[in-house]
Amino acid sequence: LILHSSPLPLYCCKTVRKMKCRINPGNNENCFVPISEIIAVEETEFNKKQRNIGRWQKMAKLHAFTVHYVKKARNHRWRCSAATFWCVDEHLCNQWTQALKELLEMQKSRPKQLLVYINPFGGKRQGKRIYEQKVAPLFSLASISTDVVVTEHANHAKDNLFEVNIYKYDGVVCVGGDGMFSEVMHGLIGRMQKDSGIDQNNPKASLVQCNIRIGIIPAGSTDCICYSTVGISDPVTSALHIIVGDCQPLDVSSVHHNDTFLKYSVSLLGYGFYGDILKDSEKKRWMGPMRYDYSGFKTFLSHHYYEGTIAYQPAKHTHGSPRDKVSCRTGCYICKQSEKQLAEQNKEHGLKKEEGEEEWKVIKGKFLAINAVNMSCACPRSPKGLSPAAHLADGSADLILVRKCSRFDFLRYLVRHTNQDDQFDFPFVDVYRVKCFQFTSKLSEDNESNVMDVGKKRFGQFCRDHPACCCNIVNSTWNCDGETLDSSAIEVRVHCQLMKLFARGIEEDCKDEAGHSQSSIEQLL
Ligand SMILES: CCCCCCCCCCCCC/C=C/[C@@H](O)[C@H](COP(=O)(O)O)NC(=O)CCCCC
Ligand SMILES: Nc1ncnc2c1ncn2[C@@H]1O[C@H](COP(=O)(O)OP(=O)(O)O)[C@@H](O)[C@H]1O
Ligand SMILES: [Ca+2]
Repeated sequence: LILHSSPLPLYCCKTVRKMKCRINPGNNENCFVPISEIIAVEETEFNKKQRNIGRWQKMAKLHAFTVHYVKKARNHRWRCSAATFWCVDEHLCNQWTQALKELLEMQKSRPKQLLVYINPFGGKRQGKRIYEQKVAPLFSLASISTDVVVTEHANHAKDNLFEVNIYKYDGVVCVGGDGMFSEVMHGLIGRMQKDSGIDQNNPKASLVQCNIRIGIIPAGSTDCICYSTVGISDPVTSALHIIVGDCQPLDVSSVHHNDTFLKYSVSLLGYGFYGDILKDSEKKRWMGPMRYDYSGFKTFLSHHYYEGTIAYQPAKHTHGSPRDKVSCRTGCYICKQSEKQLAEQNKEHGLKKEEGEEEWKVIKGKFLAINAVNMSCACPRSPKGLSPAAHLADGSADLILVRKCSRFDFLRYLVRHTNQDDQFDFPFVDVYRVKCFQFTSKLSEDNESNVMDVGKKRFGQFCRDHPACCCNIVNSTWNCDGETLDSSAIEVRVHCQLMKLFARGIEEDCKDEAGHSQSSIEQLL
């Protein structure tokens, strides 16, 4: 929709504060709104208050309609704005309303029916209020019908997704944090595999893509998945991305132990530092999001390192590197290329042969943290994330190995997550772009090979009870998108673009003077 100074006898008023268009003949100001970013068009009663402004006061009978649209503010924040147009010609007004409604109907990627799960206990326990006050009114404005489930216990959403007729929905929305998202994702991917007869316990199985998109309304403690795919953790922005029907494919890692499926992961799979933080913080859930700061500080002081072996296969199909200076952005070229290449490879060789042929690299050592990330893991605590150049949909994960170093050096490493300095530029940090990896802790290797482990287990208990001891006798736990895994020995494989989100990746934040992003204008041209 291009609102411009045309001779049309159609006028626009500022119904919402920052609206910048003024449609007066002779005025050269233009305002661009892509159809794809219109939320709704409504016939409007022209009330006295609106009529009594300026020179239109004298008009006899006015007909009006209101266009609700996405207004892009700073830092990837979206807001719903509105412009009301009026004219004396009823037929002209109806023509405009009709034409705009027809254009909206043609936006086929927009959801009409959504299944919503709300975790009332996530984050600051505001999920229900956030949904009811900020999101539901927008869905209703956009004529989206919803079935809402407020969860009553952990795994409620996941179990429910195996029972309901998911195929009647255009998407599933989760209101909560990364843990809640993980639950919904497990429900959806699990259901897809079940319905297609795929055995999730087979680590080599080609999983069936899930085309039902997931929308995340952030109401959790870290909200890293939302932040990394939208650029901000803001419920209204996320609701608007759902309404306009955005679609962002996402890589998913499957995690197995001895041919048993454990979990899927989309953000952080962390052993050592982030595993220990999570384990400690679970006991402090009553503290809300602050629990991570408390446990983070405690874990930093304990400075535990863990010994183990990592074997990985490099991701040769992708053009990117974790040390790139450019990040994954909306319409990312690297993600598109990787998708094409993987599809071709799989067609030519078949997945099993391809993986079997490639060499494995093996690294043994003592590590403070082993992190595998499928995306940057940007979040409000670390706006560039654990791996700033990681890609959302390139079929690879970045494997970050932080070797044993001094507390001071580890602090320097952590601080670089919060500023512009390169967190990989340390001799004790290595990063690899991988398509699969395996980890075995020294302790489990030893336990399997000798029976002298009784003493070690006793020491293990001592070390757990005395955080000042940094020795390597105990195992850490894996933090899998905010959930702990029972096994320390794991086998991980990245599945390129296994699922889709109602998001578009992070947009380049360039704005023209009117506050509209360059990309919207380019779409129009
Ligand atoms: C001296 C200052 C150092 C600050 C360093 C900060 C580095 C933060 C990186 C955070 C990465 C977060 C990766 C995401 C993990 C989430 O999936 C997980 C669960 O989230 P939720 O369900 O919303 O609770 N969150 C965590 O594991 C917490 C990580 C704690 C970070 C301090
Ligand atoms: N009604 C509920 N009661 C208790 N736990 C729940 C409920 N609904 C969901 N959960 C669980 O709570 C965990 C954390 O939820 P999440 O929304 O990620 O909050 P946070 O970000 O604070 O960790 C998830 O693993 C989810 O399975
Ligand atoms: Ca990736």
